Amino acid sequence: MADSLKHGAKRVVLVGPMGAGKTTIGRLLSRELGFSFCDSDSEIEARCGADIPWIFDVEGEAGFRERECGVIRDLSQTNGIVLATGGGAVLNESNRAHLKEGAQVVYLKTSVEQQFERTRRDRNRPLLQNDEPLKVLTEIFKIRDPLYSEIADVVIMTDKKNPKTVVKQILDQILVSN
Ligand SMILES: Nc1ncnc2c1ncn2[C@@H]1O[C@H](COP(=O)(O)OP(=O)(O)O)[C@@H](O)[C@H]1O
Ligand SMILES: O=C(O)C1=C[C@@H](OP(=O)(O)O)[C@@H](O)[C@H](O)C1
Ligand SMILES: [Mg+2]
Repeated sequence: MADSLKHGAKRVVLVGPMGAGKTTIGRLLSRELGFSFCDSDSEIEARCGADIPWIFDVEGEAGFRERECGVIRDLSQTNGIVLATGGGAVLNESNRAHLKEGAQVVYLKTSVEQQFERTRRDRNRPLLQNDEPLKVLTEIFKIRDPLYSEIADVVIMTDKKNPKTVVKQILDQILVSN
């Protein structure tokens, strides 16, 4: 199936902010493509033997980012996968280069309001466990939106679209049409 991706790409990488749906859409998309699904956050947790809130607590964001770099480097060499990244993976320049290499990169673009709605009940995102998550999402978006755009081959707006629709729109754009 990898041969059917545009530009001979060997994997699909999903980038975008917290709540864009990278984990949810990535899993569904992998099934459609017959690819394995990888999520960089789950891989970090598996390697560390602890969850992300624990890693942030004990090692700080810097410790988490270091672990993230190792995982991104390794998974960017794995073929036949859909890789859902964490929202901050694009901050690091070598991560951006690794993610782009041999991949179709899909930016799941999402308004800050929609990000907020999709993340407000979840306690597993340390950066949003404060009094002003909407403000944090807004500030983060300003910094990261250009970085997502920089490496994206395809940009899909996800607001008010159900996951199935998003997956279909991604497939329409990443596959070579015969
Ligand atoms: N297109 C969508 N429509 C409705 N709900 C969605 C959509 N994408 C994701 N969600 C929901 O939003 C929440 C966050 O999604 P998730 O996949 O964890 O995002 P990310 O990995 O980008 O942070 C989950 O509860 C998920 O079910
Ligand atoms: O945006 C970020 O910096 C983060 C996003 C999270 O992943 P999701 O984007 O899948 O929520 C996770 O990697 C961590 O909490 C940090
Ligand atoms: Mg995720």
